[in-house]
Amino acid sequence: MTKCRPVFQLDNTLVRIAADENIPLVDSFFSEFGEIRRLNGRSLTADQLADTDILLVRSVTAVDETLLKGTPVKFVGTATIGTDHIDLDYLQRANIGFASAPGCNAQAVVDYVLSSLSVLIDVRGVSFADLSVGIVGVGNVGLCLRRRLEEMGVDVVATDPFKDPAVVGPLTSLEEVLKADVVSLHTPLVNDGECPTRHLMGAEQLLQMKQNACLINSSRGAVVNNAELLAHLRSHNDFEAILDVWEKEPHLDLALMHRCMLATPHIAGYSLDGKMRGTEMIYQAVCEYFGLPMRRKLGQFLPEPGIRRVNFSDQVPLNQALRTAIRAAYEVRVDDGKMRSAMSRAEDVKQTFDQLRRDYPLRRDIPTMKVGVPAKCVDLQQLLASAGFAVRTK
Ligand SMILES: NC(=O)C1=CN([C@@H]2O[C@H](COP(=O)(O)OP(=O)(O)OC[C@H]3O[C@@H](n4cnc5c(N)ncnc54)[C@H](O)[C@@H]3O)[C@@H](O)[C@H]2O)C=CC1
Ligand SMILES: O=C(O)C(=O)[C@H](O)COP(=O)(O)O
Repeated sequence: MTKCRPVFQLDNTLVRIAADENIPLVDSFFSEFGEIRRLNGRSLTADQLADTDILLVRSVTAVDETLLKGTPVKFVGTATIGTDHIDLDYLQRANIGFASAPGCNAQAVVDYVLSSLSVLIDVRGVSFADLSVGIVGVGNVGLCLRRRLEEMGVDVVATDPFKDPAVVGPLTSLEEVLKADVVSLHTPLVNDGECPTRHLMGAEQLLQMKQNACLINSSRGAVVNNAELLAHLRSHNDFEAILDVWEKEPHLDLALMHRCMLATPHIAGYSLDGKMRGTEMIYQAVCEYFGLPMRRKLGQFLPEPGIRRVNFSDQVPLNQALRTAIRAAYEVRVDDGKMRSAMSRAEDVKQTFDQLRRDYPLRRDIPTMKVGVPAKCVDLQQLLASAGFAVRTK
């Protein structure tokens, strides 16, 4: 095992960092604090942490007593929104500091849902305003999605047992939400307590949905009972599923993948902006925890977006412009196609799943994309702004 050379000393405590190799900008943010070891998060072991003070992970590392007991780790940061891979009770008991990155890639997930909905409306020959969308979980992702869709003229219903309607807008029961044309899941994965979400969607809930409804899951795979979803899809030809997350990932049920309208390898949150924001958030948390100066800012490192501007004429119909802008920002069908193609050749499904994620060409968030609209097309300006685009009049 390579030992990392501690070069930073604070109150006689050496700060040594081990980080998942898939966290971007770790060197840019953390290098002044010490040498950094980059490790494979999926196969991380306690032995590899024998000389680590700060551990930086992503969602693929189970951080618990087995991994940390007997190591000198004093702080764990996960550059993700979800925290279901972390045993928070153990960290508290062991007096180990912790930070996640709430909301870091919420915009990317919203963009994924918008792109997926734009494919669905193409397939069904309808427009956004013809759809009703039910949102389960109105946190950072669900609330941003709700606001975007409502401003785009979509009829939205939402449920969340822990939120105040005065803050997030009207809420209703899960049963009511299941009556929508599309149901999009945005809860954390919770195994126990008052409102567990493991298998929140199973055969019973799927039967409450419309025969031709569409279920979108970009939360965690196990929020949906995947076996019961596949059975439902097999017995309901008009029912559609759009899945980014899978119950046993990186293992993938290929039969389920084949029956999905869109299937992607847990990349809904994979924008450059979202991933880099995640790194910045755990950097800020480390600085606060150890009383270190915060010298780095995300703006120093974010490049200009590749597509800088898409222009529309005054001839283009509103819905077509909206769909074109969304798909120019993010085309979910490309990711779907890559996964199907890679899986058709895969010798090892798990390895292929991880490889697709590791080699993912990070996209940019919709708000980084400028759209040019004629000054007189006020409706189009409003519609594109409501979807999050940076509208410029020309
Ligand atoms: N596919 C991907 O790449 C990504 C997936 N995620 C997943 O999305 C989840 C949601 O993200 P955020 O909105 O940022 O989290 P958040 O914590 O801001 O919001 C989650 C919301 O779900 C609500 N909730 C909890 N239990 C519920 C239940 N039984 N029914 C309805 N609502 C319930 C909570 O009250 C909260 O408002 C994350 O926990 C993560 O697992 C997040 C980022 C990327
Ligand atoms: O932030 C979250 O929560 C996510 O689901 C991440 O986008 C997952 O990315 P990895 O941590 O698995 O790379």
